[in-house]
Amino acid sequence: MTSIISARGVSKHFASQQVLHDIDLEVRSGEILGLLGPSGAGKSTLVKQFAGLEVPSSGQNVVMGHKMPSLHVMQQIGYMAQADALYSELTAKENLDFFAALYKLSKKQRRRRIAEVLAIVNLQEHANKLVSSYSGGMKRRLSLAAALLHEPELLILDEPTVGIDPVLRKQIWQTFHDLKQAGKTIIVTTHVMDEAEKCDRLGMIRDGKLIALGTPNALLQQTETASIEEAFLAYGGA
Ligand SMILES: Nc1ncnc2c1ncn2[C@@H]1O[C@H](COP(=O)(O)OP(=O)(O)OP(=O)(O)O)[C@@H](O)[C@H]1O
Repeated sequence: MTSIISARGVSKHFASQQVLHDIDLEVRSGEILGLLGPSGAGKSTLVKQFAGLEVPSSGQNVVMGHKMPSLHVMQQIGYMAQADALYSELTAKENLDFFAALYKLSKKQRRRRIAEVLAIVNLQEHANKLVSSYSGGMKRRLSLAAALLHEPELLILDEPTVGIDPVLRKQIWQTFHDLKQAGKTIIVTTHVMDEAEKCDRLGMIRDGKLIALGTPNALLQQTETASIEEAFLAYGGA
């Protein structure tokens, strides 16, 4: 399988703090890769680099054959940040219209895609409400919808299901699997163990280091543990 992302010797310092240590990682085209690790482990810093929003202090990230940051590649990525970047004084539909314009979708495409992504995240009935009236989970779903608008090949989702109830979380994971079936590649950061199990492969990150990488099953077998949580601990992810 071909790689869509190659991180090669990626390190990152913020002032004297080193938050990423020599990360080597290949993300395979068409997979759902989970990045699991505790708060502050460096997950967001790494995926921001993949999305072209941060640069490494040393090493490099090659995405779709281009060294990041590349504007051309960034247009083919759907990135959902950890903090929702939405306009609360606008409605959901107006927000999506704004992002669709940024992605330069034609008027016709815009109308079609906005309806489609609203359906995917199950917000059709709330499309004309102000985002200021939205719950945290609704805002997450709208952010996901915005990341899907331009039908990107690669989705980079930073804790996409935070604040979302289990029923809807299940639906959203179904959406991820549907997108995968359609050939998309998805990177998801999480610290929820049961989500980690739903990924094709899992990278475990602690203190800026990739301490393990493999299918959830392989990680369980290697550590002779019965849960991802125990496996994480066995790899030294205290
Ligand atoms: N722009 C920045 N300037 C300084 N320090 C930063 C910056 N961005 C991140 N950090 C630090 O880098 C470390 C890793 O942060 P990061 O957000 O990547 O972790 P994370 O694994 O995504 O955690 P969380 O799940 O809480 O977001 C933290 O100690 C954080 O304070």
